[in-house]
Amino acid sequence: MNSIIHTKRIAFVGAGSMAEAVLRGLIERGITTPGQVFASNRQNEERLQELRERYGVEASCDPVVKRERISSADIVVLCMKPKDVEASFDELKPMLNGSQLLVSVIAGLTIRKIEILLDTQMPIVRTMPNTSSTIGLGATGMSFSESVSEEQQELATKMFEAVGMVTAVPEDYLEIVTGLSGSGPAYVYYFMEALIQAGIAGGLDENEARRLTMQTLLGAVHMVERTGEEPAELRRKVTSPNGSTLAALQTLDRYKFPEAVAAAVFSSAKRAKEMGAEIAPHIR
Ligand SMILES: NC(=O)C1=CN([C@@H]2O[C@H](COP(=O)(O)OP(=O)(O)OC[C@H]3O[C@@H](n4cnc5c(N)ncnc54)[C@H](OP(=O)(O)O)[C@@H]3O)[C@@H](O)[C@H]2O)C=CC1
Ligand SMILES: O=C(O)[C@@H]1CCC=N1
Repeated sequence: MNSIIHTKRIAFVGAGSMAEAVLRGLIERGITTPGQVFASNRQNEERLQELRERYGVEASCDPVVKRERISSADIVVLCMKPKDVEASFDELKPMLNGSQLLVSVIAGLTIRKIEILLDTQMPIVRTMPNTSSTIGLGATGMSFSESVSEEQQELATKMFEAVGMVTAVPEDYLEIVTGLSGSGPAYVYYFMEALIQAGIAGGLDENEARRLTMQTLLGAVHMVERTGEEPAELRRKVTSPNGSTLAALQTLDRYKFPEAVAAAVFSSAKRAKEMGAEIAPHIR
């Protein structure tokens, strides 16, 4: 068990997919115990029951319990949607203090805005994780407010390394991280859906098409990892002169595949910035 984290009490504010991804990763990898974790939401008791049953954590939306658990937590993780930030922060403000570490996973919300909205100079770690944290294979970009100490940087890094890889970036780059790896799993699933559908359209049964698709992606990712070769070089090795792969790649180019992917990444980044700007728009 990791010595820096295992004594810390962690309170999640927001109990949706991202909170579950991180808390599940932390618990299943033995980085923290269920007893150290508290999860809360606005009102969805059924969802809290689900988290209690699945992970053995304490979970409540009772205002008195919330106040007690959040104000006594060492790490408070903000996991609500951007649209719910303002209402949630109003409730949260009196529960926070300078000895806690605040971690945000909220897309687009800047450290400066968090400081202004919560009227605090407490240490803040702004992150952009992804849902693969659920199985310990997340990719998280992270930036720190000026008041985050080296020890707290290490703590936050360890927390997210427990659920995957972490890269620290200047805050301005967190939007592009959102476009690449935050939203990225969705593009990969979309690509998988398209491959499966193409296989089915070509006559394969769904299960076969699904298994072939999964193994193809898994194999390709491991090839990049294990051979250390660039994706472009590995692509060339699949592509025989005048062969079937070349025909396929030319078709993808006709549909402007690389441009489409780049445009998707930048659209996500742009939208993340907009979502941040839409939160308390009077603050610039
Ligand atoms: N999903 C993803 O892949 C990623 C998401 N993110 C970020 O994570 C954040 C959460 O996203 P996600 O988990 O998908 O969202 P979900 O909709 O799954 O969960 C949002 C949670 O916030 C809770 N909530 C809403 N209002 C309040 C409030 N006032 N006080 C306490 N809790 C509240 C909701 O509770 P209730 O149900 O009771 O309303 C719900 O549990 C977003 O800001 C998103 O930008 C970042 C990286 C990746
Ligand atoms: O779609 C969203 O807004 C969030 C941020 C990154 C992934 N999901």
